[in-house]
Amino acid sequence: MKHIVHEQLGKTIAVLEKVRADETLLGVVAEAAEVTAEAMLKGRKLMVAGNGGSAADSQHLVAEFVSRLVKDRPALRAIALTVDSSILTAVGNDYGYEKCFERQIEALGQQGDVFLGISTSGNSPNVLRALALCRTLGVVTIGFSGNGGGKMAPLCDYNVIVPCDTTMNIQESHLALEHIYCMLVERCYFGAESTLV
Ligand SMILES: O=C(CO)[C@@H](O)[C@H](O)[C@H](O)[C@H](O)COP(=O)(O)O
Ligand SMILES: [Zn+2]
Repeated sequence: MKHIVHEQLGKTIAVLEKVRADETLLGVVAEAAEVTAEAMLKGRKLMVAGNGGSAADSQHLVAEFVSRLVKDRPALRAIALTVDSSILTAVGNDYGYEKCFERQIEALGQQGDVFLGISTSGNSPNVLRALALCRTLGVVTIGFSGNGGGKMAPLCDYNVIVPCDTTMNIQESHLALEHIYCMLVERCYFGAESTLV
């Protein structure tokens, strides 16, 4: 069994190395952070959603914005669309699960906001529908995906596609990139000084 642990960690590291070598991807993460900080500086907000492990990512990332990541600073305006079980069950039950994020964007989304959709396949219908609605509302769209980007690729203004087709490894890279994205937004918003140790 121990050799499997070693082998799997090797896969995690190999995917992260591929991500680090992908200059286009690195540039997109930096641009996505800049546009998010600009939106927040104008009083707009970040909305985040995904399914399963990516729902956990959505909540994790939003917690960094609302609490803090590396800077001791005021709260930043962000919300995860994965946390309200009453909304998720009502919309899922009455309209269909594929509308559970779209409906919340209909309620909350304003022109100039940012939506970050996370899907390792790039094909989850509820994420696709949310991205499509954002396009009509003038909400900036960021996608974190894998598997070549899937169907969400054409719906994303900023497209972070992890070069991998294994869900768990894509998720591991997503988490690393989500932390860096949040760190960069903090830097753009508040400046590079006063970083926590
Ligand atoms: O965490 C994992 C697998 O590592 C699962 O919960 C996974 O997130 C779920 O199967 C999701 O439904 C997958 O959706 P997506 O990433 O393709 O949009
Ligand atoms: Zn998982």
